Amino acid sequence: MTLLDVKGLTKSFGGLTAVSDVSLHLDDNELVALIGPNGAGKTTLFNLLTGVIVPTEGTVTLQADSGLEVLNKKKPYTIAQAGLARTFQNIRLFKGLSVEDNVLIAMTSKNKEGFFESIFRLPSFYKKEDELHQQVLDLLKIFDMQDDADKLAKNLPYGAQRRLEIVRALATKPKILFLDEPAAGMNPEETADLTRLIRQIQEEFHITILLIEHDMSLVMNVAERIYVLEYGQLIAEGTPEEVQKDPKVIKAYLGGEA
Ligand SMILES: Nc1ncnc2c1ncn2[C@@H]1O[C@H](COP(=O)(O)OP(=O)(O)OP(=O)(O)O)[C@@H](O)[C@H]1O
Repeated sequence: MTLLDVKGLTKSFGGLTAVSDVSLHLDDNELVALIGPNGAGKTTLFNLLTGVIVPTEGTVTLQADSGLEVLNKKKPYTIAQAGLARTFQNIRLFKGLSVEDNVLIAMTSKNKEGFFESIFRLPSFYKKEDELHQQVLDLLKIFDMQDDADKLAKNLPYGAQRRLEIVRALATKPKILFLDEPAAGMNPEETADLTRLIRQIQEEFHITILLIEHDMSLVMNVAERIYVLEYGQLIAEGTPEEVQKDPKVIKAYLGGEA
């Protein structure tokens, strides 16, 4: 079933069309990669899908529990509420907070209720606090980070900080997880760990993942389907095997003849 349907998405910055008439779909529980040379428009497309920027044209429709929900022109907060979570190219943790608090903030970001309970410190507040604490620890445990719960985010090694970003995005219980270059800056060992982690997320959470990544071994290892962008336009779509053989893709990456 199609979960996210994107039609004719376009974004112009002045004279530059960074994303041009892109149509794509993400199905239930699939792992899709978005690749393309530097400046192809991948991050702009992510920013459009998650409401960070507003499209010049086009529609983004989510199959929500309540029916079809049009997401373009909605605010990032509303889009996150609808079930789209993301990580960024550059780590954006609350570096001065503990690992547990980073996850807790994400977990509670969807709940507006509990305001009075927390202000007046009602017994139900403490009960909820205990439950949330346990939920955070359970989530950290899945990613082998339970022993890091009290550490400050900034004191984690680089690979673990990236992992925490993913855990934090998962804490919002998304339907779709967007990962923007999760392996950027990682050493080969950290990248191998990340590859395992991405597979594990799919198995445990049964969600859809869209991944931007330059590390081709990671992409070819985990993606079921790949979209290729060049100069803002989709030039290919298919399985890793199909895309690797596609003359347009080879030309885009190597600059050779199509
Ligand atoms: N806010 C902006 N204003 C003007 N131009 C922009 C803006 N954001 C992106 N661009 C331009 O849009 C094009 C696509 O950029 P984008 O960052 O989406 O590419 P990318 O595929 O993610 O690149 P990379 O792989 O290097 O991260 C680039 O030419 C970029 O300079």
